[in-house]
Amino acid sequence: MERVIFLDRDGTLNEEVNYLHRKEDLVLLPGVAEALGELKRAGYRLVVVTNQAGVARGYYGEDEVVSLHAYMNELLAPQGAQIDHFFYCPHHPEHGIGIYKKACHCRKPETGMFEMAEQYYEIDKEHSWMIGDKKIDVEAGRNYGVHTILVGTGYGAEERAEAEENLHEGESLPWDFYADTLLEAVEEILKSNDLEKGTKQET
Ligand SMILES: O=P(O)(O)OC[C@@H](O)[C@H]1O[C@H](OP(=O)(O)O)[C@@H](O)[C@@H](O)[C@@H]1O
Ligand SMILES: [Mg+2]
Ligand SMILES: [Zn+2]
Repeated sequence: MERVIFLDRDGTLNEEVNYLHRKEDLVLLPGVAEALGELKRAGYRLVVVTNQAGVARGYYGEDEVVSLHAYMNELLAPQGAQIDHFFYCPHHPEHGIGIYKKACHCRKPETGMFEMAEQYYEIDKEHSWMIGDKKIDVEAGRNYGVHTILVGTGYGAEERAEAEENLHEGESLPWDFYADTLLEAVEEILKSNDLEKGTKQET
């Protein structure tokens, strides 16, 4: 079975610039290549799951999404940090043009993109994670059944504050961990991995 790290894209791996589609606007966040390289060396598969409603909205085409992903992997290659698979949802339930306007099963917080990864991997959900900068990202991870981390980059800090403000007594936040950056999130994952290995050795 494979341990998979599902990753949101905009605001988690790269700067959130509102409907990113041009290579020249792609800026990896600090520490991202290092963090992804550490995960790969620890044996995780890296799978991006990104809502790209910019396609539905007519801002850019699917071909531009695909070439941007190839370019992202070119940037990550020198650190051995390439993404294994990219999945994107080009739809929007209300703002789409033509075939893209639909209530689909792939737009997060739905789980369609996670299920697409099952074509490639037998996923060990107990040891897999979803990391993202929005509540819908961690909700999608929970809906699918993996551990979740909200990062404070992109929309993350705002989303955290909003969720905390709206939290009612007896409720818990919709993520398992909060980390300021992807690098800190990865340290949390590797720590829980090591802890588990230690526990197994002792028993
Ligand atoms: O990788 P992500 O974070 O899933 O990608 C989000 C962006 O595509 C886009 O998302 C939101 O747009 P829609 O509501 O899906 O139309 C906005 O937050 C935009 O600012 C983001 O760029
Ligand atoms: Mg995002
Ligand atoms: Zn979709």
